Amino acid sequence: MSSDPIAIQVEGLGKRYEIYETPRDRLKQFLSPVVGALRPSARRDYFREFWALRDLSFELKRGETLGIVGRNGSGKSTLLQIICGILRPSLGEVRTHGRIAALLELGSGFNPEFTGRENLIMNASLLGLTPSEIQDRYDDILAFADIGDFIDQPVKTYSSGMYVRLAFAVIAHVDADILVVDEALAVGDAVFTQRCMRFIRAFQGRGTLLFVSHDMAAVQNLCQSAIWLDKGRLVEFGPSQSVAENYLRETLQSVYGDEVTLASVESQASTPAADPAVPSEEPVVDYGARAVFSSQLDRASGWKTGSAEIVGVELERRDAPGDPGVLEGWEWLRLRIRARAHADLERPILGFILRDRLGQDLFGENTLPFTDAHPTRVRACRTFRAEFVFRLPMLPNGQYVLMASVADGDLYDNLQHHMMHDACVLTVSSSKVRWGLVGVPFSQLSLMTDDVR
Ligand SMILES: Nc1ncnc2c1ncn2[C@@H]1O[C@H](COP(=O)(O)OP(=O)(O)OP(=O)(O)O)[C@@H](O)[C@H]1O
Repeated sequence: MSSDPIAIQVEGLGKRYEIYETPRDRLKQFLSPVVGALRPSARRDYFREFWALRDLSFELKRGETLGIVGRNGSGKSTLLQIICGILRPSLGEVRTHGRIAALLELGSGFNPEFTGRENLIMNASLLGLTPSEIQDRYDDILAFADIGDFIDQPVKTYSSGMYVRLAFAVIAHVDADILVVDEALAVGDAVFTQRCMRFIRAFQGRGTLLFVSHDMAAVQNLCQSAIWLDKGRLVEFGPSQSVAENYLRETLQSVYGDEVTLASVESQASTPAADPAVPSEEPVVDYGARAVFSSQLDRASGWKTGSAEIVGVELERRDAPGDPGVLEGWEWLRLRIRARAHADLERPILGFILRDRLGQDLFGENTLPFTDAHPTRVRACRTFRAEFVFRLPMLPNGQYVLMASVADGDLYDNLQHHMMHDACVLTVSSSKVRWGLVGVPFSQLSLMTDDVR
């Protein structure tokens, strides 16, 4: 790994394209030096200049994550391609320190006629792995990509999801110092996206990440700082929170006009309004969403020590045992996790966490509160199970995964024996939860005018 504290330095960067109205103009331009040499007065240009990037300067320290935001055509991909050395700048300079691996737009990086296996080997070697390193990591890359027999098909037959799986699997195994990810993760399914997010979060501890996204929640969640590009120029470079907010505000204003002012609300001393009505017990607005659970133990990824393993994860409605069916949010559920001990466990712990698309932990629990009061030992070759009864929160649309785990020990000193990352997938659609990570049912919503005095 490079020891330079600066990973990326961009100075006065500009990228100029020459736009020709017709192919004929391109030919005339090609011939213009000859014409100009013969008749200097006839010399002219046949193109229009277009600056995709202008006068861009910023620096990124090693280990930091930078988000890049901006509308379509603002220059984000151009910047990434220059940083990765795929495009040459017209002006200025980019200095990078360390090995760069990039997941750019679909279609770049692989030869469509070659098989996945051939592309894997070619790409890994272009990214700096020796033949023996490729051989050592080959099985891990295949397991990460998880595209089965398609690995021996030409990549031109791949779906966009399979393409990204293979491309990401390669860049995740080349010991990159700088990772560049351009929106491509959006095409992966929930389980694969989770796998990538786990890798990205682990990578953030050791490497530098450039992350282009139109998802401001993702930018705020993943990145310390961000740059906002507009028509190739830098509008703002600063903490991701404020850059994303300012970008969103500007986007809203461009849609709704300047009357949209999202000024921060100062706290105002005001007399609290009298409670206008007695809150009713029942929610007044139907926030129900459609949520479908699918178990996928056979495809779940993770790791185990061999001393204990999860053998079952089942979810059902507490009041209608047998099948979770379609869930709406806020109903009582029963989650059962079953495990088998392959060695004696002194203080077994079973637990789960529900994660969103960015791999953020939403909520979870384990059996420690129970075993603290009722110490329980499990002998080798026995199965044991935990039951968690809880109310499902209302969730925004999207896919969620449930991680189940078995460990042995106590709160401060425990050994994980099996961590199963994607035991179930929960797909939520038609949710009316708009803000935040979860919703709650409101028992009262009203709008009233104040009395005029
Ligand atoms: N080879 C090219 N010749 C001329 N113009 C180009 C070329 N490549 C890109 N551009 C222009 O440069 C500008 C920036 O493009 P770029 O792909 O970097 O934008 P972007 O911010 O990544 O957009 P998106 O969010 O849609 O991916 C666009 O106006 C695009 O049309």
